[in-house]
Amino acid sequence: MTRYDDPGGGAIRLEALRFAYPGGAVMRFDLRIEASDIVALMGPSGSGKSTLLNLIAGFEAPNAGRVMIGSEDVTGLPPHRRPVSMVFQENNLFAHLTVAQNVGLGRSPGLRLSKADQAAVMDALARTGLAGKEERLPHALSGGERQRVALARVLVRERPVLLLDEPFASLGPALRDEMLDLIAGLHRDQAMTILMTTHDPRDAERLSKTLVFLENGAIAGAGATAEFLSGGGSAAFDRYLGARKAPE
Ligand SMILES: Nc1ncnc2c1ncn2[C@@H]1O[C@H](COP(=O)(O)OP(=O)(O)OP(=O)(O)O)[C@@H](O)[C@H]1O
Repeated sequence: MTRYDDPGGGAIRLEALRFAYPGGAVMRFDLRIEASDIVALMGPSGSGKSTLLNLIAGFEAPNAGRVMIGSEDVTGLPPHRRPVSMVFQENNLFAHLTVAQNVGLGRSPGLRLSKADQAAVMDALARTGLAGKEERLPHALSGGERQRVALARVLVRERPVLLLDEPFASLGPALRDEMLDLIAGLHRDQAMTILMTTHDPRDAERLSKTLVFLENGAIAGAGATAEFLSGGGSAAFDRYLGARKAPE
């Protein structure tokens, strides 16, 4: 497999991006993200966070506008040709393949792995704390371990952009912290640009430098996470956080 090697290629630009689901309202996204930034995407349910990630990954095609990654216009490229890895809340793994095979898919869709590929798979499994579990099938793993396998596959793919769509939503608090630490460690090693959707400001506080706030299918604010969380972001963001807390 050809690895992606555009130097500093992880910057993302969404230029006048327009998208609507059939019969739905038009969403509009203009955004610039620096290479190697870690960004939390927050906003009310239905504000368009997953849609935004799917447009960057290529699972949805915009009606207008461009998606630039590094110096490349990827708008017309299918997902597998984009310099992007994506991890979902669950169902990231093939149930009939072992842990090692699921990770190996990150190198070769046909699992034709060179010695170097196999070494990279073993290394990624060790770094994600999965050594000794190579031959297990996903059903014999915990939810947290399954997410770690998905992250090990991200590691061997070596793509400059990592998209995380609520990757901790089904995990308890301890595992959540463990995953945040693991992602911070991966970022230290590979310096990929990371976009993560979350409803939990603690995730943003622990991991992200930048926070992007979505409302009604558009970007309503972007800036330093610390500033947003200390109340200096926007009144709309504060209302969103307040509304989140109210029902608890
Ligand atoms: N496949 C689809 N077909 C039609 N409408 C969709 C589809 N997926 C999402 N939508 C609608 O698009 C809007 C944005 O959805 P999206 O999933 O991007 O929001 P979100 O911010 O990720 O929400 P949540 O926090 O609940 O995951 C919502 O109104 C949703 O109902």
